[in-house]
Amino acid sequence: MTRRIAVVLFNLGGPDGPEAVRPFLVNLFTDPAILRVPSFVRPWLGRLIAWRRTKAARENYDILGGGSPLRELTEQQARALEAALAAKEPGSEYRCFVAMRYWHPFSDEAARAVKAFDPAEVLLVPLYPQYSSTTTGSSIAAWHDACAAIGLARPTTTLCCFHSDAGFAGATARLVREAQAKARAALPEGVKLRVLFSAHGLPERIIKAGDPYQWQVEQTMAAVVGAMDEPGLDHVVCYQSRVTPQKWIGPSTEEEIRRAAAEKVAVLICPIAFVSEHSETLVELDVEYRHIGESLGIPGYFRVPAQNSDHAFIQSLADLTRRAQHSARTLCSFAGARQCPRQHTDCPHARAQSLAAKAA
Ligand SMILES: C=CC1=C(C)c2cc3[nH]c(cc4nc(cc5[nH]c(cc1n2)c(C)c5CCC(=O)O)C(CCC(=O)O)=C4C)c(C)c3C=C
Ligand SMILES: [Fe+2]
Ligand SMILES: [Fe+2]
Repeated sequence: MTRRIAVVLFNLGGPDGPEAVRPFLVNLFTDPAILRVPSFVRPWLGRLIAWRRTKAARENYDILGGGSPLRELTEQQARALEAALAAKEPGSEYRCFVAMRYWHPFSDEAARAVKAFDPAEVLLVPLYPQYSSTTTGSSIAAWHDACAAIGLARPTTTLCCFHSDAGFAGATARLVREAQAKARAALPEGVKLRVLFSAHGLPERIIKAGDPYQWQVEQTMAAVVGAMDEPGLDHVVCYQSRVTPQKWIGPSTEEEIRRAAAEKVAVLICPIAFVSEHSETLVELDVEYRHIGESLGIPGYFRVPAQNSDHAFIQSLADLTRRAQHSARTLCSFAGARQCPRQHTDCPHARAQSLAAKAA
């Protein structure tokens, strides 16, 4: 008999039309993982921040036709991953489900679909290469709440992160190399090119509270640069998409674009914390930051495409999924270590470790 395995892909979600922008932002800003204020303040403060952000966010989504392409691209990744897993393990029936955190399909919709599929086991796979309590951590919590609400209980394995996975780094390095070759061909002779590895930013306070995200982003950059194997490659890590007034981690992508323009160096921007195109690549990088760079006379502005359903990336995700399946029930960091490298507090592995310690 074939063994049914449900693979749940976590992503953030995006509004599917102009009317969805406000409620999507309310969902995001009332998440305790994002807005870290006392719970009695959060509902109204979250709504206030969402209300203030709506106009700017709508203008961004208008450029994309009113909504985010994230759902469609994530569904395509799910179908591609299903095909890759079927080819690798013909004796099992893998079905991939999408669980978005802040817009449809939400975790409860995905959990009901998983229950109807009636799998022998469930694998939770984040589409975030680096673990953050604001993204993967929040999705894991929402998933467990949804399962509890509908009575779905199956042996579950959680993949914590894949920041330095060799397959992922190799697939990304190839995309960078292809974009680099096109950029170099388009640039006048003698103009230098710098690779800006641009990750989503986070408030500094969240990192100080123990989030391993920034460290893992640096590990991703090192793994991709290592796979590119180009001694002397000019590269830097930077952070985009700041949306609150607090201090966020830096340097910002905008600062790095300004620095490159001042030094008359062209930039190739590689998004490294998202594996799909969405508003922060298609609008922030391709429209807003390009405009800043060009208005400062930058000698060239290029971007590496997100992985989306790139064949090598999907193969790496299939390998990661199967390794997670054949490992312990919680799996943290494929950087060779089985232990959470930073002991971050809400990593599923760290939680399992502390439970085991308590039991001992
Ligand atoms: C305090 C606010 C935010 C934190 C912290 C944050 C972390 C974070 N986000 C991503 C990836 C994505 N973010 C997306 C949209 C988005 N994120 C925030 C705010 C925070 N994100 C907002 C307000 C929005 C909405 C868009 C906007 O108003 O500009 C998206 C989806 C966008 C889409 O087009 O669908 C992704 C993906 C990561 C990886 C991350 C922390 C590590
Ligand atoms: Fe975000
Ligand atoms: Fe971890």
